[in-house]
Amino acid sequence: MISVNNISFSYDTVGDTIKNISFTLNKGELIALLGPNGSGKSTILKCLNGILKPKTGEIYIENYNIKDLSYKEIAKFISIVPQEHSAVFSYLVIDIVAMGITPYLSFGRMPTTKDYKEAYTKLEFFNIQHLAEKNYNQLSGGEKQLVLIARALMQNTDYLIMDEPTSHLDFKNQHLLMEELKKLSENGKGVITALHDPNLALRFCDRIIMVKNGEIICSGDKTEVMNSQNLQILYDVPVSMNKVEDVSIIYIN
Ligand SMILES: Nc1ncnc2c1ncn2[C@@H]1O[C@H](COP(=O)(O)OP(=O)(O)OP(=O)(O)O)[C@@H](O)[C@H]1O
Repeated sequence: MISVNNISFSYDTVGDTIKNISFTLNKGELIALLGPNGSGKSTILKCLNGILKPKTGEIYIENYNIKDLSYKEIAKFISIVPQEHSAVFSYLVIDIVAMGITPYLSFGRMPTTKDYKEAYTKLEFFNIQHLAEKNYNQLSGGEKQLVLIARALMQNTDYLIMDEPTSHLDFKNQHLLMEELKKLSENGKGVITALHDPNLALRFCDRIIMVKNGEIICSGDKTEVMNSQNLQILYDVPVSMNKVEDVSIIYIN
């Protein structure tokens, strides 16, 4: 379990960017983090994988305080798909994906031929194997996103953190990715993902955390918290929820 206990963080001295954030992420569940632009979702996720250090509060991964773990140790528990990423050097796509196993390699060791085969199957899953030998920095936004997701799957950790992984993906790939995240959670992984589309959260996720102005305004099972009233408060717009052929659809009035 990852346990977030009352954390606050600030980028500067003027007020807290996130305040009193508490929740748990269990293996076997898929959580959606919903909230308006700038509400603090990425900041929460960056605290969760050790990139940012909370000003107050504690984060435990299993029974380890995150403060006591190195980046390499954290990477054995958690893989992350960031919102944006540019490789500083020009790596091939297949190398970027194979690098997913780096936390398991001893110093100076490189991924093996078997690892590269595995990396290739990850590309095949998203039907982007034709990109294997391309320079990562020359890919489209959506292609880059798929490559980073493939790398995270290659890392094969118990927990996955995704920051708006669907933002650059086409209609089909958004669905494919959400189905894969659901499958991963059903197979025992703990997944938390920031999302901008409440419909994807409603359809695929188990639990929802709503964040506004750096605070959790409500969280719980999707059947309890995904309603037009909460979404209206979250996004400051009139929201309706209706069933179309047995599927609930959320839309702005
Ligand atoms: N490196 C930084 N330095 C200073 N302020 C920052 C930094 N990164 C983010 N912020 C500010 O912190 C607040 C929360 O940003 P964050 O990226 O966590 O929001 P978000 O909910 O992920 O937004 P979005 O949905 O637009 O990606 C915003 O007001 C943002 O301007």
